[in-house]
Amino acid sequence: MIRFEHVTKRWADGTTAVDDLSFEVAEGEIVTLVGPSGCGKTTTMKMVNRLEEPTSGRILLDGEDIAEGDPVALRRRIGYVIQQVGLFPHRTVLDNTATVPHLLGWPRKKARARAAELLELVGLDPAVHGDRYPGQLSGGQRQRVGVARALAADPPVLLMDEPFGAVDPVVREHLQNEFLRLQSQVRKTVLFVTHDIEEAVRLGDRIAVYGHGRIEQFDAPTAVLGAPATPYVADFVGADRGLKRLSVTPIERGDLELPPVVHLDDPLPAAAERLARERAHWAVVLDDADRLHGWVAADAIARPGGGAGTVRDRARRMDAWLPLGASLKQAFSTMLQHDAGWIAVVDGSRADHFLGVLTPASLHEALRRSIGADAAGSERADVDLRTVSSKG
Ligand SMILES: Nc1ncnc2c1ncn2[C@@H]1O[C@H](COP(=O)(O)OP(=O)(O)OP(=O)(O)O)[C@@H](O)[C@H]1O
Repeated sequence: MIRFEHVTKRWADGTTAVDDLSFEVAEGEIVTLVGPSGCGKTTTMKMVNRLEEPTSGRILLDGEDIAEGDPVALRRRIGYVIQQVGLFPHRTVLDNTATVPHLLGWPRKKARARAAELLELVGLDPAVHGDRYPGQLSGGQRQRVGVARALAADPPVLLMDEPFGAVDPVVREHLQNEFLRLQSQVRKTVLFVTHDIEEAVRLGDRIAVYGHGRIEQFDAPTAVLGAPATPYVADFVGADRGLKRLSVTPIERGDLELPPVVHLDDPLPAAAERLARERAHWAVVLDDADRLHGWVAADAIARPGGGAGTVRDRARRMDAWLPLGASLKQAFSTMLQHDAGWIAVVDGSRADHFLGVLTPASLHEALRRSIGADAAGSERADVDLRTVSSKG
């Protein structure tokens, strides 16, 4: 979709920002460009929408050399999101979002309807936020408007230059998650600049790790973390790269344990017998559609007077749960956040159908799997698993 062929950019003073760059971004793929300040990431991006022109080499969009067409027509096919957002302060959020459709001459009503739809897509309520001015939004909300605006004309390509750089880490992680959810719906071809390796790893289908003006490694996140191509890359991704892999390793079915399961409407004696038979101290409680409700302790069922009634009377709600495919890092952090001895895993694509649980022991196994899967084998010493297992 986007193809760089031997692209070099030299400034008038003779310094080279980008040196003989060749790589390709496939349709619907997110490629993150990551590297230290001044290594040429932004210059690379600006050459795609022709805010800068290469000194040599060419860039193809859908097989066409972008230098041959009209830059304005080119930019209509490309959404651009930058850190400073650049919203018009005296225009409402809705009008800001509708900027490009307006420029394209859409009728006002259609442009505003599209803007409202986009705001909803990025998690803002148009009825609440649409008539506000940018100054009346939080930093995170402004970033969302920036993303909505870039998507308004439905361009196939998105260029994002440190779009979440100006917000605090918690909001940032939230925006990253939202962005991934959004991308699963809109499937744009995305070039994303960041200097944060964690962000690059979380968001990128592939990562380009920049040295000065050159790509040192262009690969999937697990490969960059597991098998850094050069000492420079190893240094850049950090000694704790084994831990960083947790954020790109999804929970899989094979990681899950299956504790005893009872249902809300089960009579208490039957549930008690079930737990006794399995010598379990607790069971997962599901509703009649096999969705997670919570859990119930064996002694809460077995206590005197427990004969009548159903599991519903004794069950407790469970907030520590994740969908299958969430990262091991999320699993670990959910377990810590809820101080939970286990977390439930559900099938997000099947109405949150319960699948099993992760315990500290099974999480430990999953961590081992994530390290064992290394292409070229990272060293086990990179991840201190004992810390995990001693807590379990
Ligand atoms: N218009 C310009 N004229 C001359 N030199 C420039 C110009 N724009 C950028 N540079 C230089 O080109 C190099 C690459 O800059 P670029 O903005 O692409 O880096 P970056 O990796 O995006 O950095 P950052 O993460 O700090 O934004 C830097 O040395 C920068 O000083």
